[in-house]
Amino acid sequence: MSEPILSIRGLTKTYKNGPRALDSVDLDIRPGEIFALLGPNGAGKTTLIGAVCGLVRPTGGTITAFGQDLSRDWRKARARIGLVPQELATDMFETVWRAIAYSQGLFGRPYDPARLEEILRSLSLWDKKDAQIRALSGGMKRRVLIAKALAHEPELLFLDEPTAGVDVELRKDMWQQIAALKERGVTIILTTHYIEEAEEMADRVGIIRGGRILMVDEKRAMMERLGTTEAVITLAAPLAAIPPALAGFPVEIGADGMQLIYRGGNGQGGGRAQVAQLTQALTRADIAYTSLDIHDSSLEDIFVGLLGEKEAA
Ligand SMILES: Nc1ncnc2c1ncn2[C@@H]1O[C@H](COP(=O)(O)OP(=O)(O)OP(=O)(O)O)[C@@H](O)[C@H]1O
Repeated sequence: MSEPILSIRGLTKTYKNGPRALDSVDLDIRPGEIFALLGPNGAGKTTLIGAVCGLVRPTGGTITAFGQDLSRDWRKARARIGLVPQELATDMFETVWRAIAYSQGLFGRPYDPARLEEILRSLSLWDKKDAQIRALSGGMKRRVLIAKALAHEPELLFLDEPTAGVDVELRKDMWQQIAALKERGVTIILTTHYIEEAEEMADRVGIIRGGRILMVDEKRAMMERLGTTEAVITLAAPLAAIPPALAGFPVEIGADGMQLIYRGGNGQGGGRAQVAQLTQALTRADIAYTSLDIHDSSLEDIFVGLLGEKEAA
């Protein structure tokens, strides 16, 4: 496997008079991936991003980006990192064009109007280039944030809640923009409250709570490993009890005997394969059915379940 583009070891942050926002976090980010960091409010997501981007001074631990220790050679590595923050911290009276031209120069890139034009067009902001930022809608302001982050051509891009509070259409649009960046080889780390966003976009998912990383895995593997499957089989004729042929399957009878409800694969995956075995067992036992509805739990179900479990622990 290639070297991680970002490697975090033992990262700790305790705010003055505040909580321990990060507690010995270890994390490796692979080049070219989209990594989604999921966690409830106050989990430490923004602090983690801030530590990498030089906005938060860590209490302990190391951050290596592009093979360079950030505490030693911060500026060189920082120039290759982009940040789309949650809030617009830019002069509201500035025009869109001037704001992104400023960002381009911030890390030593030469002024390149052709590149700026390309960025603005790709984000449908070209018409607004001379508008003052304060006059833009909330969604357009978010696009300006992305344009600013892209202006210095980062290889590693952080998006902190990129679609919080934007409408569904704009959210889909932003997902496309993010996918296009990945196509161009940009490595992306996004934090999100919308689990659907992680489900749609991420290659890997990390779950953070109370400043600790609870789990990091390939999204698909996580869904497979922790997911559950539910199947509702509608029968041609009612059953009074579970027939012996189905003993051993996690099924119960519903809808006055007209349905068999399967819930399985708990935490081990394989639910769908077991449903296939169940239907074969039905056929062998001459039990006719008219429909089969099968549903796998989403990343959201997994996330909520996992946090609930840790809460109880
Ligand atoms: N500047 C600060 N001074 C003191 N405490 C802080 C500061 N910034 C964050 N915190 C605290 O550190 C913890 C982690 O906050 P952080 O903003 O990193 O969480 P988050 O996961 O980004 O949350 P959200 O999803 O709400 O944005 C919280 O308890 C928060 O109150």
